Amino acid sequence: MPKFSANLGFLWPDRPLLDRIDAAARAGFRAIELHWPYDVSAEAVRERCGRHGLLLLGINTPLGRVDAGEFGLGAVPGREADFERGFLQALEWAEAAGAGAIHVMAGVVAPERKEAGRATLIGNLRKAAALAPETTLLLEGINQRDKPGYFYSTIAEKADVIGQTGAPNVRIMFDVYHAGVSEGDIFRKLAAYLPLIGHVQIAAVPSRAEPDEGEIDYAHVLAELDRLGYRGWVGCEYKPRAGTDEGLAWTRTLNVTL
Ligand SMILES: O=C(O)C(=O)[C@H](O)CO
Ligand SMILES: [Mg+2]
Repeated sequence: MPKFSANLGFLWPDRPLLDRIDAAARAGFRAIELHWPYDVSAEAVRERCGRHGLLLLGINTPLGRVDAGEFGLGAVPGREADFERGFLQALEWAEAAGAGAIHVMAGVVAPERKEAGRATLIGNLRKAAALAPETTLLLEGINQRDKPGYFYSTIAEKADVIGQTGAPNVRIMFDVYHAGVSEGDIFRKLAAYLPLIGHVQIAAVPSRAEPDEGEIDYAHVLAELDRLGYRGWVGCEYKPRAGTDEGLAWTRTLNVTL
């Protein structure tokens, strides 16, 4: 059975971040991952994780100008300097908090700028990977229904960018929810891209709720990850239908030990 981490961007949304860390530990998780924790001190997060013996896996790069529709800057032509500033902020926070991975958000790019966006992303990633050789940089596709215009939605596009970047510390964040909404054929893609996968995330399709409903049978997905020999973490990045603690009943349904 894979190891599970609590995504505290979505779980226990009713309380402040440090209390969410306590809740994750109480629920039995051994690791957590965050989205954009920048308004909380990295040292406080490190201390709270240490208190519970929790591993902090990763965070996301800053989004940029959210009011202008930005959702990351990695592939946005003309914003390279802002991307680098944001990446360095993420790296500094991650190192101070003890996180080993940074999800480099590609961002929203107009279709006619797609080629320029690809070159921008590859250039930005080469620099970022060299600046942070000890950190895993994760690339995630986001489905077009949730984020129209996001730079990529398929696993193949990320693998292609990783190949072009040529850095050993850039890996795929295989979010089964986004892959399910965007393209399906999950088992074949897990097998094909396994050597490039640095992290997996799960949520029901199409609801993005607990992974015990909808069109993806997560008992089979988790068994397949085992069968393939995946040794990384599986992030529980779902939006609880109601209370997060009650929602963890899915672990019993699926025979999962946190
Ligand atoms: O939305 C997701 O799936 C993520 O993993 C990002 O971290 C936030 O967009
Ligand atoms: Mg995700």
